[in-house]
Amino acid sequence: MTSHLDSRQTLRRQLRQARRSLSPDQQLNAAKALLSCFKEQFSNPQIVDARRIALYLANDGEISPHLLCEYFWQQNIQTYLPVIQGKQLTFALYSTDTVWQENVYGINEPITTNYLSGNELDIVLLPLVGFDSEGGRLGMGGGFYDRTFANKRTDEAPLLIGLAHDCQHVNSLPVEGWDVPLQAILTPTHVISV
Ligand SMILES: Nc1nc2c(c(=O)[nH]1)N(C=O)[C@@H](CNc1ccc(C(=O)N[C@@H](CCC(=O)O)C(=O)O)cc1)CN2
Ligand SMILES: Nc1ncnc2c1ncn2[C@@H]1O[C@H](COP(=O)(O)OP(=O)(O)OP(=O)(O)O)[C@@H](O)[C@H]1O
Repeated sequence: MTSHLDSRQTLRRQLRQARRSLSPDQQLNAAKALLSCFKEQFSNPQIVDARRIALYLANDGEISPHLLCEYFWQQNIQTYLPVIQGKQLTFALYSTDTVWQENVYGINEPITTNYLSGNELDIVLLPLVGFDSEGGRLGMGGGFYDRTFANKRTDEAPLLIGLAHDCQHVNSLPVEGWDVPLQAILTPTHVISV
């Protein structure tokens, strides 16, 4: 019998392989289409009023939010990046002045003394490995985003929006009790509102 854990590991491997095999051209086109999709779908007040948005530095074939980031900077919206602290995430301002250090996974994090906790953000754009239409999210397996937002109610800030390539969609994810559901998933071609 295959346990949930085994099927999550197998899925994770396949989906990471799929996103890593996208060419640099496909990645850039996906990032451009993601920005168009974002602008079309999210002109609602929750986005327009957002002052602090967390995103991430693309790694391992993840869809890149860098064009969204430029757009937010044009709108004078402050952007934040996740910083690993123990088993959770805190968030550090990302600006043109940011100074960097690598975390244990080789991903850059801003060096700062001024961290925000998850609930001080308006929107968090989450990286993911796989997603389903119910807002299920499969991540890299560290449980960092799950722990950080474990006690968040869906009607409380921040709004959790997953960013993904279309090839990361699966019919149904083997969900675990600790998985924090996403409120929307944005791809280059779709928005799924949960
Ligand atoms: N871009 C990005 N930043 C992020 C995340 C993410 O998923 N994407 N995270 C989301 O939580 C946190 C980091 N979590 C991560 C967890 C595992 C690996 C990873 O590459 N694991 C290797 C094994 C490395 C090892 O064991 O030393 C692997 O599985 O190949 C990377 C990031 C915070 N920052
Ligand atoms: N709220 C929580 N409290 C304690 N442990 C947790 C919590 N959430 C997740 N975990 C632990 O984290 C481990 C990884 O979880 P999971 O496979 O769902 O990570 P993920 O969502 O893929 O990773 P990430 O959020 O870092 O991208 C699990 O084995 C689980 O035990």
